Parts: sequence; C-alpha cells; structure tokens
Amino acid sequence: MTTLQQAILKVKEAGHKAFVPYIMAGDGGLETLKPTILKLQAIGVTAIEVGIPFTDPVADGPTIEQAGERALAKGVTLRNVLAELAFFREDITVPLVVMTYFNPVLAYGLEAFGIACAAGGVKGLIVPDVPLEESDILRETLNPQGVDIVQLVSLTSPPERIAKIAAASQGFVYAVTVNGITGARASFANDLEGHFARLCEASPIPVLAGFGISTPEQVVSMGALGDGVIVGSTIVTALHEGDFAKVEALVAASKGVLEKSTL
Ligand SMILES: O=P(O)(O)OC[C@@H](O)[C@@H](O)c1c[nH]c2ccccc12
Repeated sequence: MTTLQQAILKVKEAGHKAFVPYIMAGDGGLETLKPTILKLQAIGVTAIEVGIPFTDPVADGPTIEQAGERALAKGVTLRNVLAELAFFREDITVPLVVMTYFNPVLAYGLEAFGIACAAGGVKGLIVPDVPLEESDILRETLNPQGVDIVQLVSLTSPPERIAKIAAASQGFVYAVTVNGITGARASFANDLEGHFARLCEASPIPVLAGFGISTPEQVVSMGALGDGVIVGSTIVTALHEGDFAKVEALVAASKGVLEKSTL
C-alpha cells in the first residue's frame, strides 16, 4: 500500500473523513510555501495538493487561475517549487500531491521531473490533461520514484470507464463532483449518491470528492459520499486573504466538528 493511501485509511479508521486542501504553490511568493504547508499539516490535514502555476489552466475557474497568475508574476515554476520542497522535506509530515498540467512536466523532462519529485518527497501526482489512455508513461516514470498517479473520474464517465479508471488510479480516486471547472458552487446535482456508490464499489482504493466544495456543511455532505474531500478555490481565497480560521473550520468539519474551530 502506498504512503498516500495509508494516510487516508488511517483517517478512515479513526472514523473521520480525509481532508485534502489544494494550495497554489507560491501564491504570495515561493517563500510562503514552507510556512503554508507547515501550518496546514499542524491542523491535521490528511494530505496537501500542491498546485503548480500554469499559463493556460484549462480545468480551472477564476479563483485558481488568478492565484496562478499571482504566483507566475512572482517567478514561481515547477522547477523552483520542487527545489523548495526538497529544501524542507524533513519537516513535511503529510503526503504531498503535486497537481500540474502536462506541459511544464514535458518542458522539465519526464525523467528529471521524477527525480526532482522524489527529492522533494512528493507522494502523488495529478495531471488533469493526461487522459487514462496516455497515462502509462507517467506511471512508468513516477512509480519507481515513489509517486502515485491519481486519476480523475468525471460525473459523465460510463460504468466501464469508471471501473477502468478506478483500477488504474493510485493513492486514491479523484471523483469530480461537478461538470465543469474548479470553483465554489452553491449546489450540486442531486443524483451524486448513485454515482458515488458505483464508484466506491468499483474502487479498490479510497475515493475522494472534489470540485465546488466550499463550506463546512458541504465538507460533511460531500465527504459522506466517499472517503473524504478535496477543497481548492475556497482554501486558496482564505490563504490569500489571511483567513486561516476558515481553513480550520473546514478541517474540523471533516473530523465531525461543525462549529468554528478555536485551534
Ligand atoms: O477549487 P475547487 O472547486 O475546490 O476544486 C478542487 C481543485 O481546486 C483542485 O483539486 C484542483 C485545482 N486545479 C485542478 C485541475 C484539475 C483537477 C483538480 C484541480
């Protein structure tokens, strides 16, 4: 079992839901990466999805797109993010999952990228623009470096495809809860239960729900569909605005506490 899967199962055994915040690496400057990761792990997140800024983030809504622009303006790149992680990897206690589009990986060079991931203690990778059919090359290069390739399942995937993706995904299955791009949503489709039940049944590894989750109540309701949640845009905004209490309240909800945390 991989480190990433183990971290999620540990939370499950404690009767909680996994909570994975997404951050835009270097939003506020590369020097913010270390304190942000240390703060998040201190409040008990399960893993951290570390987003790499990119000029053409096709799956992202305005919140993450703008955070990416801020990071790019500060000179943040895939290369210097991985180098920074390597610099403080002894202090990192939760699995890190890098989320990047394929272009920066290609520009880095796949082999060199894999080595840099290992040096930075990266445990998982999400590359949304590499479809399942093309993903062998990622597993072949990254698995030997101890990095899981996490696959996304969309709401519109037919059953055979859901089964294929669940069988190929590593660490966890990323179940996308909306049709569309990242960003907070007021409501979700009401037939999510059936979709998640089929997905959880088909998946030998944990299933986490992500996209559109922005309130403690949604952490609870979406978390209940599977093994936990991934929260991006709301975390990015809260960190940008310095509202850490909001982040704490979301984490507390994943542990069954639905009131503002006083940590
Ligand atoms: O921002 P949201 O709606 O909370 O969704 C999570 C998401 O941000 C994060 O997992 C993510 C950011 N960019 C992505 C691109 C593809 C898949 C996932 C992502």
